[in-house]
Amino acid sequence: MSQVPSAVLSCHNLGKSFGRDRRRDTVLADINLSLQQGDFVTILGQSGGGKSTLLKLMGGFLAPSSGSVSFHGQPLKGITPKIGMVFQEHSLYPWMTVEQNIGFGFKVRGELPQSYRNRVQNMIEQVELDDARKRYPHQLSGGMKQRVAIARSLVVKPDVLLLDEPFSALDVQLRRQLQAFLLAIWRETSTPMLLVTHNVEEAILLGQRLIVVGDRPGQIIAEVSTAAAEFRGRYHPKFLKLQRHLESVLEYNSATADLEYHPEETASAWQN
Ligand SMILES: Nc1ncnc2c1ncn2[C@@H]1O[C@H](COP(=O)(O)OP(=O)(O)OP(=O)(O)O)[C@@H](O)[C@H]1O
Repeated sequence: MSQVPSAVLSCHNLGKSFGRDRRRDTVLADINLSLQQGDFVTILGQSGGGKSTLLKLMGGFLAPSSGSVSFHGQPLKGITPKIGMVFQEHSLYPWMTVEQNIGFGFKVRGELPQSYRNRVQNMIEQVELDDARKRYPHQLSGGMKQRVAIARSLVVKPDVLLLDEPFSALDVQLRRQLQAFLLAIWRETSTPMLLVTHNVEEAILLGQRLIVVGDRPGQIIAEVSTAAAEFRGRYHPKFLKLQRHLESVLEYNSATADLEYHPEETASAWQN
């Protein structure tokens, strides 16, 4: 699965330890995954299990202790604007307005404002922040800030977008609105997305493919397709069944924790 030629971003036997004791300090081990054009993959794991570390490795923010990360088939050597990243807590520049924050990626590349003004304006409209374009981050709600952060990453047309618990600081209502917003953007742009979350419902709802990373060391312990229409409705029986199954997988750190779960019963739904 890792060496898919058309993969935009992939990793092969990826591992990370933060100390000298390999056994005790290994956070991630032997992770293989690949992201292709149009993919939306969600990574589900316990808090502290290594999800952010995985995303930082995939984004070139951290160097692997073992294995490798490839971007368009070449070894990833560090951060690149072609890999967009949205963090858990909005990381906007407080002294910049909404439009300045969104245009920042062009500015650091040395582009003149007149060359990117329209692209920024279009993006502001897409994320429905037209009335707030001159406002500063402290004048925005949490949901608006996260929309600015997503817009800022997308406006430079990254080849892939990595999202680290982007909605976890928001209340349920806002979280649901932004989930729908992110899905709409993904459908419109086909930008491959890799989103990590500890929220089971979010992981099923958003992705086309769901990967569970187990605890210490973090390894892939389960993988399911969530592309079928049933998984877009949070009250569908198949959705609820998968949700319960994944909750036991997380709790017991084992793919076979839920003895009542029989994937073949839902196989037809998963093959879409
Ligand atoms: N730079 C670092 N140095 C040492 N240990 C680190 C470093 N970064 C992360 N860790 C450790 O790696 C483990 C995984 O951290 P990580 O932030 O990846 O988990 P997470 O699954 O994203 O957690 P959460 O859901 O709570 O954000 C933790 O035990 C953390 O203490």
